[in-house]
Amino acid sequence: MSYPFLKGHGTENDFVVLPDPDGTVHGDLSEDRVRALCDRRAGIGGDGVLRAVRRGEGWFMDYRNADGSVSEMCGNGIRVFARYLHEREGEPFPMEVQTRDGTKVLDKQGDDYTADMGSPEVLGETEVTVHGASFPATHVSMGNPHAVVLVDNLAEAGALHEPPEHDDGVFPEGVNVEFVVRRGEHHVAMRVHERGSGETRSCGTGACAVAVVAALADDAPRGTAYRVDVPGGTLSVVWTADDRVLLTGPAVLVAEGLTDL
Ligand SMILES: N[C@@H](CCC[C@H](N)C(=O)O)C(=O)O
Repeated sequence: MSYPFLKGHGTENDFVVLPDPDGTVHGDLSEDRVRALCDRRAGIGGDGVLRAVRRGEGWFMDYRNADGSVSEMCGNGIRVFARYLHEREGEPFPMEVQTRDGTKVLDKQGDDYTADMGSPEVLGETEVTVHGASFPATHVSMGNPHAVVLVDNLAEAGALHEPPEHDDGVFPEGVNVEFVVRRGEHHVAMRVHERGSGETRSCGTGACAVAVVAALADDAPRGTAYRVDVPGGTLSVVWTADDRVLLTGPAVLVAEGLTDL
């Protein structure tokens, strides 16, 4: 049995989109099927899957990591999801998308898409360890868990083939880890090891967590725009006076077809 799919990315954080309006096609989306779809050699390839399910008057983004695990939110994925809904399902902007982290509002200006990611939670200091070296980190929740590590050089983290070690008491469900350097005023660059997907070219929720930590360290006024460079491009993050984090960046659809995976 073949099913429609699309392939897209946001700053090269890439996804398989599975249209499933009435929830019957992929209602049984198993971890094995997600892994098969995301496999870069035997499948379509992706850092995750975005299943599009109608819910009430709107749409639910059922996000899965490449290893089949579920996450609450995906900041790059939700922009790709919004573009898919606009171009293929006729949804107008601004639009609401339901996620496991509540309803998010998305808008479009030119080629850029902005997601209102809601309020960040800064939950204290912790530590992560890579290749035997420990780094102080700030625990930030953007609906999903992040550990933000400020470093002098992005190479300090070395190869990120394995998940950084973390405190299971702080992150019982695992954690996304961002390594960040300063590039200039309100300008940072990051690498990320994503829970469930490994090192990726970008992470939208990670960029938000990083901008929040940088803004706190800088004592920057709310509303300051941070440029966050990722290996796959550039994102912009604004933490507003009313405690919303606005994530802006591209969303690209590159292919569509049928799969029997
Ligand atoms: N790439 C995403 C985050 C995807 C979920 C993450 N790996 C997790 O498990 O929380 C983004 O752009 O935010």
